Amino acid sequence: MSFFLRRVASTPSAKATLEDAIASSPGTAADRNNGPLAPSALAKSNSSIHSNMTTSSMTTTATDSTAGNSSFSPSSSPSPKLNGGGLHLNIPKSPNGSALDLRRGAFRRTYSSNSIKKKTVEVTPSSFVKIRLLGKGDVGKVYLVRQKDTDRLYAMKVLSKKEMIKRNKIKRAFAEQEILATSNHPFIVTLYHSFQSEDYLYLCMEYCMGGEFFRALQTRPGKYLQEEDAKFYAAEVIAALEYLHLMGFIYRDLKPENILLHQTGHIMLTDFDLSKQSSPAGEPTVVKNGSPSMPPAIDTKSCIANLRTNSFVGTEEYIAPEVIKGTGHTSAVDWWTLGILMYEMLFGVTPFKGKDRNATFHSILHTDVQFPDHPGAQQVSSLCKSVIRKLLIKDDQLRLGSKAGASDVKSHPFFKTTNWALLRHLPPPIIPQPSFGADAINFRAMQESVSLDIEGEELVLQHPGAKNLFANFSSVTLHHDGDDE
Ligand SMILES: Nc1ncnc2c1ncn2[C@@H]1O[C@H](COP(=O)(O)OP(=O)(O)OP(=O)(O)O)[C@@H](O)[C@H]1O
Repeated sequence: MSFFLRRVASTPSAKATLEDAIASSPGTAADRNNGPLAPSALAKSNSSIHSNMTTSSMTTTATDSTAGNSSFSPSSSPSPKLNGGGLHLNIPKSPNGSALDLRRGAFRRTYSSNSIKKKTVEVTPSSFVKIRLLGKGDVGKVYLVRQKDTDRLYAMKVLSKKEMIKRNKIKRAFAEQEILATSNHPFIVTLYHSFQSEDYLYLCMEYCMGGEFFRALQTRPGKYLQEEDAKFYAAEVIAALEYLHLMGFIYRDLKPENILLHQTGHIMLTDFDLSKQSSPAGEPTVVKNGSPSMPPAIDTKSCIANLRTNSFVGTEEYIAPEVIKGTGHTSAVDWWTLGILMYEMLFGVTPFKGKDRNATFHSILHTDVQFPDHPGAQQVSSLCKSVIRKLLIKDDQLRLGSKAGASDVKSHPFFKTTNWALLRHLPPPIIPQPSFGADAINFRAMQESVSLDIEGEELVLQHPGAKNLFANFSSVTLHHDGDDE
């Protein structure tokens, strides 16, 4: 049994799960997490996760078992360029070298369902050189790496099999691989290779040079965004959620820490290990809009209509009421978390945060959202308050998005001015300055620099047949149309 509620720390380096919170004494958890889990919540947390472990027949085990000790070596002078899929060394410069040129290069890819080609994996750990640590999760680490033969930069997530076994997180890794390998969307991080060695699983992803949106938010004056800027990011998140729902996935872990900034400034959702797949995904249907001037929209709710799950997952301040109650939850949890995210983007705090976890949960269940009115607090429009209130309706059957999914949310008057079709071509409010890896912004300060030291001990396979647990992990290389242009 394990607990699936994760906590998020406001301090740079701390990011862990509630398992850690429970194991450690109250008070060690940072800002968003105080005190022990409510007994009712603990009871709920015992419900298990049932991620689908859909796998590919193309399974290969990489031969390098040292997981980076020798395969990844330090590189002191990356000189990147942008081109197609990975962040490439030697930037093709335009006459004025403008950011717009970088944006164009980054969106040459084709985002259609048949534009991904899955092949037997073409790389091993020794194909990459490690540049630096980008982030840490509880079962692995994410490194900035350079592929030796192409000089392209990638973000490499390295997951320890031993930790996954210990923390019962194998299904989550499979779920994440499955979602990343199937997704092809401009606002969802791209997977290029997945493979394994004796001790580790590797996910080689597009490197998001802008780092965490959470960090970018922290650097804004007052730690919040203007309404129009928040609307921009909300719209991109809605587009990504719409796509995930269409594919039959509920994301379940939306929060600023899981939104990365692409070098163009557009968002990229990452970290899909809490996502849940409907099996099989339902067929999307068409909803007619009230206004004859509006084109018909897709009902994404129908794609996941049959998916109701009881797992107690999420992040404390973002968790939806129905998850706390354990009455089963649907894709409506993603619309709840969008409401919390919009509030946090606008006011720099989440709406239901209490003095400890029980108080937060109590507030999530029973308190109506309040908007700050103290002097100096950002004032937002009534349409903005309206959309947040509707996303934060406690009853998931009445919540905005519960009828036809994303199209309900997109047709709220707050988004009337949003040009949905052109989102990825609009200039984002924050454009990361090209820093090309070595000094990338918005990443937590990492002490560790060069050695890929995934806490050294050898994998202890106490679990009978433990080696076979990972046999079905898909080792593939994914080619996307337009990547190599
Ligand atoms: N594609 C990427 N580009 C740049 N940085 C990334 C990328 N993917 C992850 N990171 C960095 O690594 C951190 C950890 O990544 P992620 O949350 O996916 O790991 P995890 O092991 O799943 O963590 P968790 O325990 O939260 O599930 C991120 O917060 C981010 O800072």
